[in-house]
Amino acid sequence: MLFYCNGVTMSLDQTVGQIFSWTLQLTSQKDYQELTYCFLGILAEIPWIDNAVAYEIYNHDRKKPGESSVFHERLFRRFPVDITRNDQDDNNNLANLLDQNADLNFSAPFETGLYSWVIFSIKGGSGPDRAIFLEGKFGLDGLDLLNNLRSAYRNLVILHDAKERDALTKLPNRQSLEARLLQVCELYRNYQAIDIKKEQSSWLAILDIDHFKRINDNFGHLYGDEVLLTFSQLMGKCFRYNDFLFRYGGEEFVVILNLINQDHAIAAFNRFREKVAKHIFPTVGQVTVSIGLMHLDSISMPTTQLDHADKALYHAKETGRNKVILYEDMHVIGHDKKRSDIELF
Ligand SMILES: Nc1nc2c(ncn2[C@@H]2O[C@H](COP(=O)(O)OP(=O)(O)OP(=O)(O)O)[C@@H](O)[C@H]2O)c(=O)[nH]1
Repeated sequence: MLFYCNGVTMSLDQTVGQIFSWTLQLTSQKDYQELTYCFLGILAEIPWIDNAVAYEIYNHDRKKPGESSVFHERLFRRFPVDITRNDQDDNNNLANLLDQNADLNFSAPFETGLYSWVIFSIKGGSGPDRAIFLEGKFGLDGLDLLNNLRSAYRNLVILHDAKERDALTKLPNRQSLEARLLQVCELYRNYQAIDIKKEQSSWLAILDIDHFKRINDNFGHLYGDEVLLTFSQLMGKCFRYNDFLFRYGGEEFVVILNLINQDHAIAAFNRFREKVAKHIFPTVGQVTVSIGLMHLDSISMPTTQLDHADKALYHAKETGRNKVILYEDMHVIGHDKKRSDIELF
């Protein structure tokens, strides 16, 4: 039996065999990043697709400078994340084209009945919604084929989200952190354009809620969990969408702050620290956070970088909590202590 797909005649066996082989390829990928690279690679092999780009979608409430009212904005982060890229054009273009309530958006058809672009929405995982933007020439039969592929990809995204994200806060978990750290360092190695002399650098911070054990002991684990959830939401509001947030474990979180100089990085973490201290957590009341941060160089291993941020955090705890300490400053004041006697989670 023959199947006519976007001007290409294929046997039905060939089509079924091809989908089976693609699905097998998708299933064998080890994480969300690899899965999405593989999916884009498969789409690039399809003759009537000229261009395929994947996006993560973030919904943000933001205040305009000098105004008190909050407005809602939708931001599209292109895959793979490239912190040196300005996604503004993509953001404007997609915001106009995408109706997020529809699984499938497409252009007005040409006279031939073919469409020039299609956007598939991927929803339902514990991570952000995603969109796959395709340009080319699409007929209805081609869309059917793509819809089958979309379903396979969507199910796998949901499975990877469940594995790579924390169930309570939905933030990427510790497992995803190392891969992301390697990626950011790689970027600084490859892009000569970035001023690695700390003018436009990335910063790794470990954020640890102070005396969290007392919260659990005094109010119970359910309230402890609510504090963790609210804390993660405050992080989402305070940091920019091109920064990377993680739940590192227990009451510890990690932030990678991108493209920012040292003074602004310290100011951003202090702003967050103050925001937490001012927030009234239901029943629990006031909560504070200690933060240790380090400059992300492009040569150290992730374990070393985490160790340095951890030492700065330990110093913040040791010297009174509710403060931000920069690892690089500790050398100046002669504090590079081993942190062997403290359990963080
Ligand atoms: N509710 C809740 N508690 C957790 C979770 N993960 C870890 N914890 C608790 O977090 C507490 C962390 O306590 P400690 O490591 O002693 O630290 P701390 O009390 O925050 O003290 P400092 O970090 O020194 O300010 C422990 O009691 C853990 O049981 C979680 O997912 N939910």
